[in-house]
Amino acid sequence: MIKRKRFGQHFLNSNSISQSIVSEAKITKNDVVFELGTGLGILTPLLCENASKVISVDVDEQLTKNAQSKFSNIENLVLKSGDGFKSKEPFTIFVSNLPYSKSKEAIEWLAQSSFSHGVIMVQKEFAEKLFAKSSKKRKAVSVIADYSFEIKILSNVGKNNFSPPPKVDSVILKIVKKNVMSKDLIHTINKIFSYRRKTVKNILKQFNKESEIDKRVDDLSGDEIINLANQILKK
Ligand SMILES: C[S@@+](CC[C@H](N)C(=O)[O-])C[C@H]1O[C@@H](n2cnc3c(N)ncnc32)[C@H](O)[C@@H]1O
Repeated sequence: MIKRKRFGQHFLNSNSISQSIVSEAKITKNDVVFELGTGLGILTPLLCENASKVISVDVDEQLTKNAQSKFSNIENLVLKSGDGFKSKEPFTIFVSNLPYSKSKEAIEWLAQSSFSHGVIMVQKEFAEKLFAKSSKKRKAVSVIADYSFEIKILSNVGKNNFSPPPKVDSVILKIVKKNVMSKDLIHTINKIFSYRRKTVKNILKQFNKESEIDKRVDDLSGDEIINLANQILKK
């Protein structure tokens, strides 16, 4: 099979890691599971064992077709081809070995979605970014993730558990939904980070709003950044 690099196609080859991802997802008969990136389907049938329904989407049509013939006997499975981040299907649990180039997009999409919890695999460096509290390492996505989810590291996963092996190590995270964010709030937080050297006063001036706060973005807490974004958005 040709690896399509732009789709982040590094397929998990470990049955024990797959089992532990699915068991950490704590799926019950009331759950609708959304899997982003069917790939070769190492997780897909396991997700179906306890769920009411599993929706598994892959952007690569060939992979979806292969999965459709391989799993044609699984009644609670819906396989679709397309961009998973465009899906509007409701779900309660999200599970994905994310295509790493799409990790930020995934967090922003999940921040806007309403669901219970999820298990995601991300690149180790991206996970560090999500937990970054120090001003230099902290990015817009760190603030968005911190506001949206309770995040816990479940385990580290080495490169050799994938075929072909990627250049980076991975981390499995459990995310529990705290708050749903609007697209506008996410956009505004990203905008604030593009002005990270400016003071609150100067940022608000650009939006025709006043403030006496001289602190720079890097010196604000996550909550203060959310407040600033809400202030910018306020009509
Ligand atoms: C890291 S692989 C994981 C595949 C499989 N779940 C596994 O664990 O081996 C990521 C998968 O996501 C798919 N993908 C990439 N971008 C996507 C998108 N926007 N929507 C849905 N699937 C996508 C890729 O084609 C690839 O199959």
